[in-house]
Amino acid sequence: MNLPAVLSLLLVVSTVQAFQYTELTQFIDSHQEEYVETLRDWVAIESDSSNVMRRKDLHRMMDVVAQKLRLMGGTVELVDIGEQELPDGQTLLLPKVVTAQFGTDVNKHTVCVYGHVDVQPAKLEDGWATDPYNLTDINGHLYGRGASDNKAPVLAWIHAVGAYQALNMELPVNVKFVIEGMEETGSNGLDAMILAQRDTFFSDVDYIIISDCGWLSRRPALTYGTRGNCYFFAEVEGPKQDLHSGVYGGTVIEPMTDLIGILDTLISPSGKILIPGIREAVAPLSDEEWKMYQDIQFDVEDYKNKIGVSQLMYSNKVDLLAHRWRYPTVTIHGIEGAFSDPGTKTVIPAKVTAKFSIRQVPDMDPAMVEKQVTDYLHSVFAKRKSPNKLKVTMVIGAKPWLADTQHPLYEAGKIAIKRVFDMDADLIREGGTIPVARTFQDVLGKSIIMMPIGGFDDGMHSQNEKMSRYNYIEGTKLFISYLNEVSQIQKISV
Ligand SMILES: C[C@H](N)C(=O)N[C@@H](Cc1c[nH]cn1)C(=O)O
Repeated sequence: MNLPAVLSLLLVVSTVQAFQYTELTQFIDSHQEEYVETLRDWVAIESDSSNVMRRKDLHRMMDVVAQKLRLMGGTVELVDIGEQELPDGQTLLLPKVVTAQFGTDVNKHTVCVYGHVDVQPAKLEDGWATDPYNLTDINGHLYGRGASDNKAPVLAWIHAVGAYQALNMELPVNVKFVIEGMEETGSNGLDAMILAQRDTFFSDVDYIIISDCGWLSRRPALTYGTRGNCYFFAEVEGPKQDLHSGVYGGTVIEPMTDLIGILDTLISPSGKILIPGIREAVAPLSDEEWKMYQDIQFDVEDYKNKIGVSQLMYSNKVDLLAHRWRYPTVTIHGIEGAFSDPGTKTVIPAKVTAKFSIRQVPDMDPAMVEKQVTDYLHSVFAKRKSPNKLKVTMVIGAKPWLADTQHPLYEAGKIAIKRVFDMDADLIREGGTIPVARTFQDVLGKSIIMMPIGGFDDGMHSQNEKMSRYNYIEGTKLFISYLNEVSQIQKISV
């Protein structure tokens, strides 16, 4: 039979058993405390990927994930992804990537759940009300670094698979996991690993599912786009060591003054990016998008109050959503080498390094942005006629991602959300970045859905990050339901 010429529809036999939703959700409800305890154990591991002093914890975190999946009977691998080069030239082992597989039935779809278990830095002194690494339940909110981003969602997927197993129910689809430990620093080493395993681990994967983002409001959501991120270091180096500002101030051209001067040329007070070429690359907002944003329920006053500001950059909903999701922005994150402790040290820092990033949207290209930013900063710096040295480096270059919401994965998501929450799903975009999303799309050619369970007010990356018990537990039920819905998608073979 001339198969390539024939388009045939194969009806996938979804499950041998009928979907026993009630039994599964009762199981989840009755195991709630156990799930919270596991999250507590995971949050207790300070798996901060940006702090080299915490690398041991990160390795331990990956071992814990692998062991959890092994105990459930998965086929588990800890994949070595090599080393990371640090700015001082030293190298450090990257945390291994955990891959796991549950089920190998060729008559079923295979989904691959991606998640990460590294976290952003957090210290009690940053202004946390509780110890960031001791999961604390206050009125049904589970506070702890990484609780929402992304440990509870990863666990919720694991619990979903575990519930089917515990009740001796056949999984409606084969489930694979890819869990990494470097997402927060740009997913170092992961692209290469995906490319290397394209024809092995990923060869039978039909769909990728990611739950590393949050809802827009109290309504459950499906996410169809993320911004990318270009992260830069701009270093200005002057005298050979720090100097007394009373003794030398007024005679030395200070690196910090140079640095602040050039940083101030990146973006105007009203949010206009001043780097030539950046705004020109942005795809214009279509009428269809405008209408979608207009129809989304989103309370601007609530948003303002939640983040504690008296005024926002834009006051209407459409402008706000557009600038949160699909326009670029510049953020200055910090300056290494600058005096930042309490007290009044009177020093001229000899070398300062600014950290800033530019969120990417279609049709921006990180390679182009790297050149635009580097050329621009050097030209601005040259005008200062400073004897100091400027070095600009792009350390992360992650592309934006956009999905087709007409794909059956999204229809399946809407049905699962309706079943669990009795609400219609919001279709939203995410202003943050999931660096690997575009790799899954470009390298594997797979369709991706993002199914967040994080709350709109979870405070990811901030002080007092939390995950509500409600979202954690109902989110687990959502994943159970979603696996069943995905099994109903018809397979088209050519
Ligand atoms: C959306 C996701 N939970 C997240 O927070 N991702 C990080 C990834 C990143 C980007 N640049 C460096 N890391 C983010 O958006 O900041």
